[in-house]
Amino acid sequence: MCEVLPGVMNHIPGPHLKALSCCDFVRSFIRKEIQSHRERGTVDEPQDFIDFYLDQMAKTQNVPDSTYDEDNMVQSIFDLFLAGSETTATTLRWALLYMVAYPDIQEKVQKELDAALGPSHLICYEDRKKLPYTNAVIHEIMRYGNIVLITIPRQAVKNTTVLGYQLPKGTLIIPNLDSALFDPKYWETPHQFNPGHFLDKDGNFVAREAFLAFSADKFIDSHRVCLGEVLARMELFIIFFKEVNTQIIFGSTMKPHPYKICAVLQSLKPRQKINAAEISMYF
Ligand code: HEM
Repeated sequence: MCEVLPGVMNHIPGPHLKALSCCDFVRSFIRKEIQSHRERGTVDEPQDFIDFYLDQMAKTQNVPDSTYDEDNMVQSIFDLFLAGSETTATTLRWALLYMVAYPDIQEKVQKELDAALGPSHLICYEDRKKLPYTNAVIHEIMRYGNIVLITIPRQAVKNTTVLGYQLPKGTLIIPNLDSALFDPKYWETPHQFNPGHFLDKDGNFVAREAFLAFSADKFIDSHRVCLGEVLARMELFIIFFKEVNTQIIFGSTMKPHPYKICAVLQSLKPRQKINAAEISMYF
Protein backbone atom coordinates (compact mmCIF):
# COMPACT_ATOMS: atom_id res chain seq x y z
CA MET A 1 0.00 0.00 0.00
CA CYS A 2 2.88 2.38 0.83
CA GLU A 3 4.25 1.93 -2.69
CA VAL A 4 0.89 2.18 -4.45
CA LEU A 5 -0.54 5.05 -2.40
CA PRO A 6 2.44 6.76 -0.74
CA GLY A 7 0.71 10.14 -0.35
CA VAL A 8 -2.30 8.61 1.42
CA MET A 9 -0.37 6.17 3.59
CA ASN A 10 1.81 8.98 4.98
CA HIS A 11 -1.30 10.39 6.67
CA ILE A 12 -2.82 7.15 8.00
CA PRO A 13 -1.61 6.20 11.50
CA GLY A 14 -0.04 2.78 12.05
CA PRO A 15 3.27 0.93 12.47
CA HIS A 16 4.21 1.62 8.84
CA LEU A 17 4.91 5.26 9.85
CA LYS A 18 7.83 4.09 11.99
CA ALA A 19 9.18 2.04 9.06
CA LEU A 20 8.79 5.04 6.72
CA SER A 21 10.56 7.32 9.19
CA CYS A 22 13.47 4.79 9.45
CA CYS A 23 13.70 4.82 5.63
CA ASP A 24 13.77 8.63 5.67
CA PHE A 25 16.54 8.52 8.26
CA VAL A 26 18.68 6.20 6.07
CA ARG A 27 18.01 8.30 2.96
CA SER A 28 19.01 11.51 4.73
CA PHE A 29 22.19 9.81 6.01
CA ILE A 30 23.00 8.79 2.41
CA ARG A 31 22.38 12.35 1.14
CA LYS A 32 24.81 13.69 3.76
CA GLU A 33 27.43 11.15 2.62
CA ILE A 34 26.94 12.20 -1.01
CA GLN A 35 27.35 15.83 0.01
CA SER A 36 30.57 15.10 1.88
CA HIS A 37 31.89 13.18 -1.16
CA ARG A 38 31.09 16.20 -3.33
CA GLU A 39 32.94 18.49 -0.93
CA ARG A 40 35.92 16.13 -0.77
CA GLY A 41 36.00 16.28 -4.56
CA THR A 42 37.59 12.89 -5.30
CA VAL A 43 35.68 12.40 -8.52
CA ASP A 44 38.91 12.39 -10.56
CA GLU A 45 40.18 9.48 -8.50
CA PRO A 46 37.01 7.62 -7.60
CA GLN A 47 37.36 5.54 -4.45
CA ASP A 48 33.92 4.09 -3.90
CA PHE A 49 30.42 3.66 -5.27
CA ILE A 50 29.42 7.29 -4.59
CA ASP A 51 32.52 8.68 -6.34
CA PHE A 52 31.89 6.47 -9.39
CA TYR A 53 28.24 7.45 -9.50
CA LEU A 54 29.05 11.17 -9.22
CA ASP A 55 31.56 10.70 -12.02
CA GLN A 56 28.90 9.00 -14.16
CA MET A 57 26.39 11.78 -13.38
CA ALA A 58 28.91 14.36 -14.57
CA LYS A 59 29.62 12.42 -17.79
CA THR A 60 25.93 12.02 -18.63
CA GLN A 61 24.62 15.41 -17.59
CA ASN A 62 23.89 16.37 -21.21
CA VAL A 63 22.50 12.96 -22.17
CA PRO A 64 18.72 13.18 -22.55
CA ASP A 65 16.80 10.63 -20.43
CA SER A 66 19.92 9.68 -18.45
CA THR A 67 18.94 7.82 -15.29
CA TYR A 68 22.07 8.93 -13.43
CA ASP A 69 20.75 11.47 -10.96
CA GLU A 70 20.99 11.99 -7.23
CA ASP A 71 17.61 10.43 -6.41
CA ASN A 72 18.56 7.24 -8.25
CA MET A 73 21.94 7.17 -6.51
CA VAL A 74 20.25 7.50 -3.10
CA GLN A 75 17.86 4.66 -3.93
CA SER A 76 20.66 2.41 -5.26
CA ILE A 77 22.68 2.89 -2.06
CA PHE A 78 19.54 2.34 0.00
CA ASP A 79 18.97 -0.96 -1.87
CA LEU A 80 22.54 -2.06 -1.20
CA PHE A 81 22.10 -1.39 2.53
CA LEU A 82 18.77 -3.21 2.57
CA ALA A 83 19.81 -6.19 0.47
CA GLY A 84 23.29 -6.43 1.94
CA SER A 85 22.90 -6.12 5.68
CA GLU A 86 19.82 -8.01 6.79
CA THR A 87 20.49 -11.06 4.61
CA THR A 88 23.99 -11.68 5.91
CA ALA A 89 23.07 -10.83 9.52
CA THR A 90 20.08 -13.19 9.44
CA THR A 91 22.15 -16.03 7.98
CA LEU A 92 24.67 -15.57 10.78
CA ARG A 93 21.88 -15.75 13.35
CA TRP A 94 20.83 -19.10 11.88
CA ALA A 95 24.50 -20.15 11.95
CA LEU A 96 24.75 -19.54 15.68
CA LEU A 97 21.51 -21.32 16.37
CA TYR A 98 22.46 -24.40 14.33
CA MET A 99 25.86 -24.60 16.01
CA VAL A 100 24.11 -24.70 19.37
CA ALA A 101 21.49 -27.16 18.15
CA TYR A 102 24.08 -29.48 16.53
CA PRO A 103 27.07 -29.51 18.93
CA ASP A 104 28.60 -32.54 17.20
CA ILE A 105 28.79 -30.55 13.95
CA GLN A 106 30.20 -27.54 15.78
CA GLU A 107 32.89 -29.79 17.26
CA LYS A 108 33.83 -31.18 13.84
CA VAL A 109 34.14 -27.62 12.49
CA GLN A 110 36.35 -26.62 15.42
CA LYS A 111 38.54 -29.69 14.92
CA GLU A 112 38.93 -28.94 11.23
CA LEU A 113 39.82 -25.30 11.96
CA ASP A 114 42.37 -26.31 14.58
CA ALA A 115 43.97 -28.92 12.34
CA ALA A 116 44.10 -26.75 9.23
CA LEU A 117 44.76 -23.29 10.66
CA GLY A 118 45.42 -23.22 14.40
CA PRO A 119 43.64 -20.93 16.88
CA SER A 120 45.51 -17.66 16.22
CA HIS A 121 45.46 -17.82 12.43
CA LEU A 122 44.20 -14.74 10.58
CA ILE A 123 41.54 -16.10 8.28
CA CYS A 124 41.11 -15.13 4.63
CA TYR A 125 38.54 -16.29 2.07
CA GLU A 126 41.12 -18.46 0.27
CA ASP A 127 41.34 -20.62 3.41
CA ARG A 128 37.96 -22.16 2.59
CA LYS A 129 39.79 -24.49 0.19
CA LYS A 130 41.59 -26.02 3.19
CA LEU A 131 38.31 -26.30 5.12
CA PRO A 132 35.88 -28.44 3.12
CA TYR A 133 33.77 -29.44 6.12
CA THR A 134 33.43 -25.84 7.39
CA ASN A 135 32.58 -24.69 3.87
CA ALA A 136 29.96 -27.42 3.61
CA VAL A 137 28.48 -26.39 6.97
CA ILE A 138 28.17 -22.76 5.82
CA HIS A 139 26.41 -23.88 2.62
CA GLU A 140 24.08 -26.12 4.61
CA ILE A 141 23.28 -23.21 6.97
CA MET A 142 22.23 -21.21 3.91
CA ARG A 143 20.24 -24.06 2.39
CA TYR A 144 18.47 -25.10 5.56
CA GLY A 145 18.08 -21.50 6.84
CA ASN A 146 16.46 -20.68 3.49
CA ILE A 147 16.18 -16.99 4.34
CA VAL A 148 14.95 -15.70 0.97
CA LEU A 149 11.97 -17.89 0.18
CA ILE A 150 11.13 -16.22 -3.11
CA THR A 151 13.23 -13.86 -5.20
CA ILE A 152 12.49 -10.34 -6.29
CA PRO A 153 9.62 -10.41 -8.84
CA ARG A 154 10.80 -10.32 -12.47
CA GLN A 155 9.00 -9.77 -15.77
CA ALA A 156 9.61 -11.66 -19.03
CA VAL A 157 10.94 -9.14 -21.57
CA LYS A 158 9.99 -11.42 -24.48
CA ASN A 159 7.97 -14.59 -25.09
CA THR A 160 9.95 -17.30 -23.38
CA THR A 161 9.90 -20.89 -22.18
CA VAL A 162 10.76 -21.86 -18.60
CA LEU A 163 10.99 -25.56 -17.72
CA GLY A 164 8.69 -26.35 -20.63
CA TYR A 165 6.07 -23.70 -19.77
CA GLN A 166 5.33 -20.99 -22.38
CA LEU A 167 5.46 -17.54 -20.78
CA PRO A 168 4.25 -14.61 -22.90
CA LYS A 169 6.14 -11.32 -22.82
CA GLY A 170 5.15 -9.31 -19.72
CA THR A 171 4.50 -12.34 -17.48
CA LEU A 172 5.40 -11.74 -13.83
CA ILE A 173 7.90 -14.38 -12.65
CA ILE A 174 8.56 -15.03 -8.97
CA PRO A 175 10.99 -17.95 -8.61
CA ASN A 176 10.42 -20.05 -5.51
CA LEU A 177 13.89 -20.77 -4.11
CA ASP A 178 12.45 -22.72 -1.20
CA SER A 179 11.20 -25.45 -3.56
CA ALA A 180 14.71 -25.98 -4.98
CA LEU A 181 16.50 -25.90 -1.62
CA PHE A 182 14.26 -28.66 -0.24
CA ASP A 183 13.61 -30.67 -3.40
CA PRO A 184 13.99 -34.41 -2.58
CA LYS A 185 15.06 -35.00 -6.20
CA TYR A 186 18.26 -33.04 -5.51
CA TRP A 187 18.93 -33.46 -1.77
CA GLU A 188 19.39 -36.79 -0.01
CA THR A 189 17.88 -35.60 3.29
CA PRO A 190 16.20 -32.27 2.42
CA HIS A 191 14.56 -31.76 5.82
CA GLN A 192 17.62 -32.53 7.89
CA PHE A 193 20.55 -30.25 8.69
CA ASN A 194 23.17 -32.32 6.93
CA PRO A 195 26.50 -30.77 5.80
CA GLY A 196 27.05 -34.04 3.91
CA HIS A 197 24.88 -32.54 1.16
CA PHE A 198 27.97 -30.57 0.12
CA LEU A 199 30.63 -33.28 0.59
CA ASP A 200 31.66 -36.20 -1.57
CA LYS A 201 32.53 -39.61 -0.14
CA ASP A 202 36.15 -38.50 0.44
CA GLY A 203 35.09 -35.39 2.38
CA ASN A 204 35.81 -32.93 -0.45
CA PHE A 205 33.52 -29.94 -0.87
CA VAL A 206 31.10 -30.27 -3.80
CA ALA A 207 28.99 -27.45 -5.25
CA ARG A 208 25.36 -28.50 -5.80
CA GLU A 209 23.27 -27.52 -8.79
CA ALA A 210 20.14 -26.99 -6.68
CA PHE A 211 21.86 -24.63 -4.24
CA LEU A 212 19.99 -21.53 -5.35
CA ALA A 213 20.24 -19.39 -2.22
CA PHE A 214 21.42 -16.39 -4.28
CA SER A 215 19.25 -16.64 -7.38
CA ALA A 216 17.29 -18.93 -9.66
CA ASP A 217 19.17 -17.73 -12.75
CA LYS A 218 20.62 -21.18 -13.55
CA PHE A 219 17.12 -22.53 -14.08
CA ILE A 220 15.29 -19.63 -15.64
CA ASP A 221 18.04 -18.18 -17.86
CA SER A 222 17.76 -14.83 -16.11
CA HIS A 223 20.53 -12.26 -16.00
CA ARG A 224 19.39 -10.96 -12.64
CA VAL A 225 21.37 -12.40 -9.76
CA CYS A 226 22.35 -11.31 -6.27
CA LEU A 227 24.76 -8.43 -6.76
CA GLY A 228 26.42 -9.12 -3.43
CA GLU A 229 26.93 -12.89 -3.71
CA VAL A 230 30.73 -12.80 -3.60
CA LEU A 231 30.78 -10.24 -0.79
CA ALA A 232 28.17 -12.23 1.16
CA ARG A 233 30.12 -15.49 0.76
CA MET A 234 33.28 -13.81 2.04
CA GLU A 235 31.51 -12.18 4.97
CA LEU A 236 29.77 -15.40 5.97
CA PHE A 237 32.95 -17.43 5.79
CA ILE A 238 35.08 -14.99 7.79
CA ILE A 239 32.48 -14.14 10.44
CA PHE A 240 31.43 -17.77 10.85
CA PHE A 241 35.08 -18.65 11.41
CA LYS A 242 35.29 -15.91 14.06
CA GLU A 243 32.11 -17.13 15.73
CA VAL A 244 33.25 -20.71 16.01
CA ASN A 245 36.92 -20.04 16.60
CA THR A 246 36.66 -17.29 19.20
CA GLN A 247 33.02 -17.72 20.15
CA ILE A 248 32.16 -14.08 19.78
CA ILE A 249 28.45 -13.45 19.80
CA PHE A 250 26.80 -11.41 17.98
CA GLY A 251 13.50 -7.10 7.59
CA SER A 252 11.85 -9.51 5.12
CA THR A 253 13.87 -12.65 5.53
CA MET A 254 13.05 -15.87 7.44
CA LYS A 255 14.53 -15.21 10.88
CA PRO A 256 14.89 -17.64 13.76
CA HIS A 257 12.63 -16.96 16.75
CA PRO A 258 14.35 -14.73 19.33
CA TYR A 259 16.80 -16.87 21.25
CA LYS A 260 19.24 -16.57 24.10
CA ILE A 261 22.79 -17.69 23.57
CA CYS A 262 25.90 -17.90 25.70
CA ALA A 263 29.42 -17.29 24.47
CA VAL A 264 32.71 -18.11 26.12
CA LEU A 265 35.92 -16.62 24.79
CA GLN A 266 38.28 -19.35 23.59
CA SER A 267 41.23 -17.46 25.03
CA LEU A 268 39.69 -17.63 28.54
CA LYS A 269 38.65 -21.27 28.56
CA PRO A 270 39.79 -24.52 27.04
CA ARG A 271 38.04 -25.07 23.72
CA GLN A 272 34.41 -25.96 24.33
CA LYS A 273 31.09 -25.78 22.57
CA ILE A 274 28.81 -22.74 22.55
CA ASN A 275 26.60 -23.80 25.43
CA ALA A 276 28.09 -22.50 28.68
CA ALA A 277 26.31 -19.83 30.67
CA GLU A 278 28.78 -17.03 31.37
CA ILE A 279 27.58 -14.36 28.95
CA SER A 280 24.06 -14.23 27.63
CA MET A 281 22.47 -11.92 25.14
CA TYR A 282 19.12 -11.38 23.55
CA PHE A 283 18.88 -10.97 19.80
C1 HEM B 1 23.40 -14.34 2.74
C2 HEM B 1 23.42 -13.25 2.02
C3 HEM B 1 22.54 -12.99 0.82
C4 HEM B 1 21.55 -13.73 0.24
C5 HEM B 1 21.03 -15.10 0.67
C6 HEM B 1 21.06 -12.98 -0.90
C7 HEM B 1 20.07 -13.43 -1.75
C8 HEM B 1 19.58 -12.70 -2.83
C9 HEM B 1 18.56 -13.17 -3.74
C10 HEM B 1 17.88 -14.53 -3.68
C11 HEM B 1 18.33 -12.19 -4.64
C12 HEM B 1 17.33 -12.22 -5.81
C13 HEM B 1 18.07 -12.64 -7.08
C14 HEM B 1 17.13 -12.90 -8.24
O1 HEM B 1 16.24 -12.09 -8.47
O2 HEM B 1 17.29 -13.92 -8.90
C15 HEM B 1 19.21 -11.09 -4.32
C16 HEM B 1 19.28 -9.90 -5.01
C17 HEM B 1 20.11 -8.86 -4.67
N1 HEM B 1 21.09 -8.85 -3.70
FE1 HEM B 1 21.48 -10.36 -2.41
N2 HEM B 1 21.75 -11.81 -0.99
C18 HEM B 1 22.67 -11.75 0.03
C19 HEM B 1 23.60 -10.75 0.29
C20 HEM B 1 23.71 -9.60 -0.44
C21 HEM B 1 24.71 -8.56 -0.23
C22 HEM B 1 25.83 -8.64 0.81
C23 HEM B 1 24.45 -7.55 -1.13
C24 HEM B 1 25.17 -6.25 -1.40
C25 HEM B 1 26.02 -5.65 -0.65
C26 HEM B 1 23.30 -7.96 -1.91
C27 HEM B 1 22.74 -7.21 -2.91
C28 HEM B 1 21.70 -7.62 -3.71
C29 HEM B 1 21.08 -6.79 -4.74
C30 HEM B 1 21.46 -5.34 -5.07
C31 HEM B 1 20.10 -7.56 -5.35
C32 HEM B 1 19.17 -7.16 -6.49
C33 HEM B 1 19.86 -7.47 -7.82
C34 HEM B 1 18.99 -7.14 -9.02
O3 HEM B 1 17.81 -6.92 -8.88
O4 HEM B 1 19.54 -7.12 -10.12
N3 HEM B 1 22.89 -9.19 -1.48
N4 HEM B 1 19.98 -11.45 -3.21
